[in-house]
Amino acid sequence: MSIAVSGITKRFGDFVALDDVSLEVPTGRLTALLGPSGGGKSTLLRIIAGLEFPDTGTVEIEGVQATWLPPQKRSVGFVFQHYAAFKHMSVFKNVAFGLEIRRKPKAEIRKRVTELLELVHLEQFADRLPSQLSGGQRQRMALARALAVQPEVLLLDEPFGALDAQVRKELRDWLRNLHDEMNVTTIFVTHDQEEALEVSDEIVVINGGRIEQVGAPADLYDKPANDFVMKFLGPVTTLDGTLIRPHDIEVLRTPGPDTVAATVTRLTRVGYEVRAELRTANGSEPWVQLTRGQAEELALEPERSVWLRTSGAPKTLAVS
Ligand SMILES: Nc1ncnc2c1ncn2[C@@H]1O[C@H](COP(=O)(O)OP(=O)(O)OP(=O)(O)O)[C@@H](O)[C@H]1O
Repeated sequence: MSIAVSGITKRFGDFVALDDVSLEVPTGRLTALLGPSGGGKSTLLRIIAGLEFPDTGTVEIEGVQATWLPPQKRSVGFVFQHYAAFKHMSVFKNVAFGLEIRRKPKAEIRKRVTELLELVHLEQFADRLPSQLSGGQRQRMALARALAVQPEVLLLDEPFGALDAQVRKELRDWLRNLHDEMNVTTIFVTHDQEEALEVSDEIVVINGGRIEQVGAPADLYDKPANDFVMKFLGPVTTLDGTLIRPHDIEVLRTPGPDTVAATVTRLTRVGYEVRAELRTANGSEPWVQLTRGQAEELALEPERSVWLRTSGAPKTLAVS
């Protein structure tokens, strides 16, 4: 077990940012802390990093009681969204910084920094200043710097948050590959469910200072523990009081066992997908996600009568 967080509570004044949170992160995993803004993700990460201390509870890192240790004694590396590079230092010097303050021999520093710059694909930019890099390159430099001191745990707080969608996507794939190569236990904070589903081995859903669910991406998507997790991880709609994913409703031209009669009210094409809005006899107004081919085969058009059936899919009873 790499990180064991146990019974952590953190208050800011009267506000409870974390409420009795316990979590175990196995060695070598890539774990996402996922949840809405203000839910407590960063606070938990900062407590693991040693940048913040809990009111109650403990943090163990690789079997060492770390709750009250300062960050530099925890064998953690971290990268934040707005990474503060040393502006006057070259990329090489920025990455070498942690090794230099640890007074490592010059030859060792040169070797390690060269390896790291290759790893993050910045070898040709070693002599540039951070201001001469793109945002994505700067975040890769930040990761190289965090990895330089060979941390046992890497903590990333929305590391790609400030970048545009295309670069984010590239860095996500890159982080996944890097992790597979290095196997450093990594925890990253994100509020982007697609990012968490795509990159991580395990997702911890955090909301209102509490953990809602922990599991592999597919488990969370297919077997959400509650409405909150289901809504947060993907699109949902309501069919006769049941919360369901819109791609898990089948549309049929004829009635059959367990079908519900409905009328098409509106069709919207979004790229390759067609969204059909419907109204059932009970007044329920679900929407269904179809491919263009399916919509054409069914000859869907407004006012058409169809029948709906839920395919063996995740659903929870809607609260409202
Ligand atoms: N130093 C602080 N003083 C007072 N309140 C704080 C402090 N740090 C965090 N909070 C509050 O604690 C709550 C949790 O904040 P936190 O940053 O952990 O959330 P988050 O899930 O990471 O959100 P985001 O995605 O917006 O960063 C928020 O309501 C925040 O305002």
